[in-house]
Amino acid sequence: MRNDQLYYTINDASYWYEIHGEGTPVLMLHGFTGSISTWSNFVSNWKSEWQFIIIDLPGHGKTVTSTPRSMETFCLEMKQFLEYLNETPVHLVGYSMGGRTALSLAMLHPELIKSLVLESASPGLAYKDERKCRREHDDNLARRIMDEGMESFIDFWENISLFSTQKNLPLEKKQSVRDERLAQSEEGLAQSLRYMGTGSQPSWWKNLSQFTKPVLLVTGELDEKFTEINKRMKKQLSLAEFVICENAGHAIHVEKPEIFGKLVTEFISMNK
Ligand SMILES: C=C(O[C@H]1C=C[C@H](C(=O)CCC(=O)O)[C@@H](C(=O)O)[C@@H]1O)C(=O)O
Repeated sequence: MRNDQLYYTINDASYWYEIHGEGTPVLMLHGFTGSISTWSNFVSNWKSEWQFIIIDLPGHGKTVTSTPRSMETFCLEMKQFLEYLNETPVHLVGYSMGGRTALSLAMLHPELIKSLVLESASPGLAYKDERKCRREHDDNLARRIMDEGMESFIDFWENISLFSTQKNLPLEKKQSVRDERLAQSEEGLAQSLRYMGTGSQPSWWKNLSQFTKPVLLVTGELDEKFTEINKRMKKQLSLAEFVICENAGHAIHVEKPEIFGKLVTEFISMNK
């Protein structure tokens, strides 16, 4: 049973990653304010069947980059990382920002991907003016983080409407999500928003229909915004499976971990 915890250093970046389990490799990418810890329960439940490769994205966890990472640069470095591990092709699972990143990796380097699971993700923003507006929004948010500090930002962030369904979670689970967010750095989150944010990445809307690998789209029924985005994605990804989880919000892996685990493992098992 493999259990590595290491840095992968490339250019001026040191990516912290863990590998747990044996068998077919599954690369898992967390969301904004998250880290490797996002997947702890999922990995411990399923590592007997799969080899999970989990990594801290730029600006998060223990990963350190001397200069900011664009989505394209990060994806190129992930290509080199997976080739270094000699673990290609991989099943790729991404949540929210990690889903945008997983989709970018799949669009830019499809040869690396065996299958793709996108939890509450988007392909970016289709129009130039949308992206410009979102970059300004995310730059303001980044400035707020630097001006007000982590506790103030996380107080704000965990109360945005997108996460309203998490208020019904048991206190212990809410605290665990909050602690993971608070463990991030102001500089890291600000950099993530400014360089890998929704408005900074390329739009993949026009590329989706050319993607031929198996795709599972997952959203929460109570997350209307991302469910609508994924309904549009499904029209482009005609062969994709699209599951809308009942009575769940944005973070299905937090709110419905058993359902999420079953969905993902059954999907990647069918596409081994
Ligand atoms: C609030 C919006 O955008 C953010 C929502 C989700 C993304 C994310 O990764 C959140 C993960 C979490 O906090 O649990 C994040 C991103 O993709 O970078 C977005 O900034 C929105 O309404 O679009």
